[in-house]
Amino acid sequence: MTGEALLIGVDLHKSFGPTPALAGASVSVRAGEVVALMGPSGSGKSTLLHCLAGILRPDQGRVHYRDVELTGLSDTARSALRRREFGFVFQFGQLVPELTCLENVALPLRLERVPRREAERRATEWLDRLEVTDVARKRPGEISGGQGQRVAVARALVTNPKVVFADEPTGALDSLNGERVMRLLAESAREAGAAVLLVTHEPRVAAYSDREVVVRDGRARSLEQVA
Ligand SMILES: Nc1ncnc2c1ncn2[C@@H]1O[C@H](COP(=O)(O)OP(=O)(O)OP(=O)(O)O)[C@@H](O)[C@H]1O
Repeated sequence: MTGEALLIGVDLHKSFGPTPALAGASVSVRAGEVVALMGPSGSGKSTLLHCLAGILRPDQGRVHYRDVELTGLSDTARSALRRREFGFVFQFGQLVPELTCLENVALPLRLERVPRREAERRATEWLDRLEVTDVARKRPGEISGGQGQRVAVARALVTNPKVVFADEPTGALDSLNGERVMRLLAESAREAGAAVLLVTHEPRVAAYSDREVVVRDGRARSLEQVA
């Protein structure tokens, strides 16, 4: 094992009413590594990702990001840390339909008050990197699902995050486009030094990760621990 543990979740529990989604899940992510959360439907993968990203607060257990205990922060402080340090890609891109693809990618920088010209310059670089330069002036409704996910990956990486959280980023794509998006996500994140925590059902997508963690009945264990 090399590299510093950047993000650590310890003994996480989370229930939705009577339904236990997490029942003592622990997982850690080192700087720069790509980790795939795998496991059956309903096993708690998305809930685990959302707790580690500080979107959901676990009922029990702690999440540490570097020297900060995420679970101890106020909602406002957690949101600020998320904007500064994390990037997100979801199954259906979740691009803003009224904005062009270029404006969508520039948006996280504009929210951090980066001047428009500089934000659009950086956004253009990321669209180039993700091989979707040609959609810059189009709106999300005018492009394909695969192009949309590549734009979403560009938007997640444009702020130079330390961790990218990706929940089924290829789930709505055919296998060829899915693999292409995953390859670009893994390569771009590695070049940028960002870690990726990804939820996927597909072994071909998980194959781009450095490590797989199996989630079952709300508990997680790393394959390297059981190998
Ligand atoms: N917001 C919610 N409200 C109520 N129950 C929820 C909520 N989110 C998740 N659950 C329940 O928690 C359990 C774990 O769900 P979760 O989405 O984390 O699993 P998953 O492994 O990501 O599933 P899938 O692979 O099908 O997306 C399931 O029983 C689910 O129905």
